[in-house]
Amino acid sequence: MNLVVDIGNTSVKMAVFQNNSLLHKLIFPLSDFSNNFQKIKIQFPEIETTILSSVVKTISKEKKLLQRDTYFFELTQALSLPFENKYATPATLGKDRIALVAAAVAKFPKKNTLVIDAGTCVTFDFKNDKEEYLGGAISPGLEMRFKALHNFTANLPLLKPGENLELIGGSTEASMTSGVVNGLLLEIDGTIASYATEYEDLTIILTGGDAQFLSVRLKNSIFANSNFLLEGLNYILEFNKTQ
Ligand SMILES: Nc1ncnc2c1ncn2[C@@H]1O[C@H](COP(=O)(O)OP(=O)(O)O)[C@@H](O)[C@H]1O
Ligand SMILES: CC(C)(COP(=O)(O)O)[C@@H](O)C(=O)NCCC(=O)O
Repeated sequence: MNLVVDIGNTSVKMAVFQNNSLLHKLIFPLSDFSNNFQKIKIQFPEIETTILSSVVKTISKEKKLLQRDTYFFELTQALSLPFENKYATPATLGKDRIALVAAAVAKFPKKNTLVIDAGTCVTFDFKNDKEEYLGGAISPGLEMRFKALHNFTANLPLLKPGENLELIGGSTEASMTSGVVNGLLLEIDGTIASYATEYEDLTIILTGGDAQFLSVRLKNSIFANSNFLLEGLNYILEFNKTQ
């Protein structure tokens, strides 16, 4: 059994895989890491191997826990990857983005694939039909956009995305929601359209904490898979175990 751990800027995702099937998944803040790790170990004593992907800086405590109790892999450039990385600055490429591209290779081999991860940030990652990773884009996430409007102005409240979405916002709240939510939807639809003009037969996948909220509101009908990154991590783990 494998334990895969994705530490993002908002939350930790932890999942147990057996024979490439996801058996169990937890999402929690980094401060609850130790509790959740102990719980999952008790529930799944068969866990032998762990892989960790992190995009946050201070995780030495969490790493020690995983290293102490399991055969431990950390996603770094030293691991073998199932694609050719053409990013000009591979050393600074987010580990989460590496896992997303690995998932794209596993699920859509030899297909031009655009992965959109709507988490703390919205990332776009593209791999072509030759399994080359070319890069993509990094943009503020949904919550970050609302926080930015509040934090960098004197008068704007802190909002969360709600059900009501107008094009012509008729109040402060509706105007902010229109700007943030419609703005992000248009950005995603527009980015997809730009990739689609350059790459025929484009496969698109949407994942991350805001994937469900966005997918039902997008013009493009995109398959949303909230486990895509975890599946990519498990694929990298299996790929490296057998090397
Ligand atoms: N219950 C929730 N708690 C925190 N964030 C949430 C929740 N529901 C939706 N979100 C959204 O999900 C985003 C975080 O997504 P996630 O994929 O966990 O990010 P990351 O991988 O960067 O940690 C937040 O920025 C927020 O917009
Ligand atoms: C862009 C990110 C902050 C996204 O993090 P997330 O929203 O998933 O928490 C992360 O992938 C990162 O720190 N990247 C480093 C820069 C790069 O990928 O080029």
